[in-house]
Amino acid sequence: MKRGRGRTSRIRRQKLFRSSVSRGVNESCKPEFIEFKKWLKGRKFEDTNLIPACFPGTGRGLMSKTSLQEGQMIISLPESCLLTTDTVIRSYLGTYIAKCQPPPSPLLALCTFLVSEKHAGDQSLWKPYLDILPKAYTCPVCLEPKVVNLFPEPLKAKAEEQRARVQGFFSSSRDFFSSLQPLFSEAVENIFSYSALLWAWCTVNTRAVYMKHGQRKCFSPEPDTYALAPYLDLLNHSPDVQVKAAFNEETRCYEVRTASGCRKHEQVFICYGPHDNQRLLLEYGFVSIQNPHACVYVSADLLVKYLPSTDKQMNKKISILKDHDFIENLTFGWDGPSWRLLTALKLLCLEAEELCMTQ
Ligand SMILES: C[S@@+](CC[C@H](N)C(=O)[O-])C[C@H]1O[C@@H](n2cnc3c(N)ncnc32)[C@H](O)[C@@H]1O
Repeated sequence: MKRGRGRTSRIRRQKLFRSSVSRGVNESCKPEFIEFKKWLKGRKFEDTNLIPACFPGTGRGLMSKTSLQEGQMIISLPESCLLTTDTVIRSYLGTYIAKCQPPPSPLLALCTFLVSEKHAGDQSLWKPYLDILPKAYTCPVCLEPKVVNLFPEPLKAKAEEQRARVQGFFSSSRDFFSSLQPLFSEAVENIFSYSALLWAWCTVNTRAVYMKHGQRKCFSPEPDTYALAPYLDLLNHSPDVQVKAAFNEETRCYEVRTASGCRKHEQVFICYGPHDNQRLLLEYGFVSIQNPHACVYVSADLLVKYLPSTDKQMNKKISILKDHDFIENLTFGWDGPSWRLLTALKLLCLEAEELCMTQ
């Protein structure tokens, strides 16, 4: 067929290209989604706007069935679908949490519930939701050390910090897990293994939405701000969209409204925050191409390497930066060096007399 050169052909070609890039493959007929939909319906949630689909580039997400207007509600998820610390307290774990000294954190309570329910298999009331959760994650804490070693230095340091944090979380939770032994016929060490807790930690950290709960005595004082929101947590991130998302106390639903419209059969995105790619990788295990918040992190070692080695005040300057929390998060963005990086550089470039005057 002769390739058209006119305006109409060009627009048609652009449309075809756009839809082949952004159009997803409908996944709603997969058995796990059929069960999940029934489960949501049983909890009073039925969606008319969106369907699960797999998209090139971003993987599984939600596709619009109709065009969505600016300001339109995209999801209104009833409280009965949310998994929060309230769910955990009301469950068989509640009495064990109340007895536990020192009290577990809200995050530990949620992770314990996820691991325990996963272990319960067919017996779990949450099975249809658990079945659609990822089996594995790509956050740096899940990557092999030889992969983490390939990261740029500042990211590598953060990834190692994250690994140490999760390992500390696991070892400090062992006594709590032991206290749960009466609930299980199998040894708790086998159920609440490091890999099981890591899976639950990544589930909460990559998928939970923000929902503030008041402080309760049965938990340690860390903020209780997580809610797992089944279905809503299938929405992928785009830095270019704006949404309003919050729990509505009147309707008792977690509601998401889009501030940007969306065409029929396109992927519906939400924005997880104005995050650069380092933060997206650390917190969610992916990076966003064409991210307007993308930046390059510059380590203090790199800065020092390119400053005069004869500067006798260098160690003093570095310790001033450390004391004032100016040694990390020094970045170059699309607009050039950040204010933090410029400030750190100004201090590092001061002459000896100027440095004295600043103190
Ligand atoms: C809240 S879940 C979104 C649904 C998820 N894609 C799924 O299949 O369950 C967040 C996770 O989705 C993936 N994700 C979200 N936005 C993405 C994007 N723009 N590109 C690639 N992966 C993305 C990341 O793995 C992230 O940890």
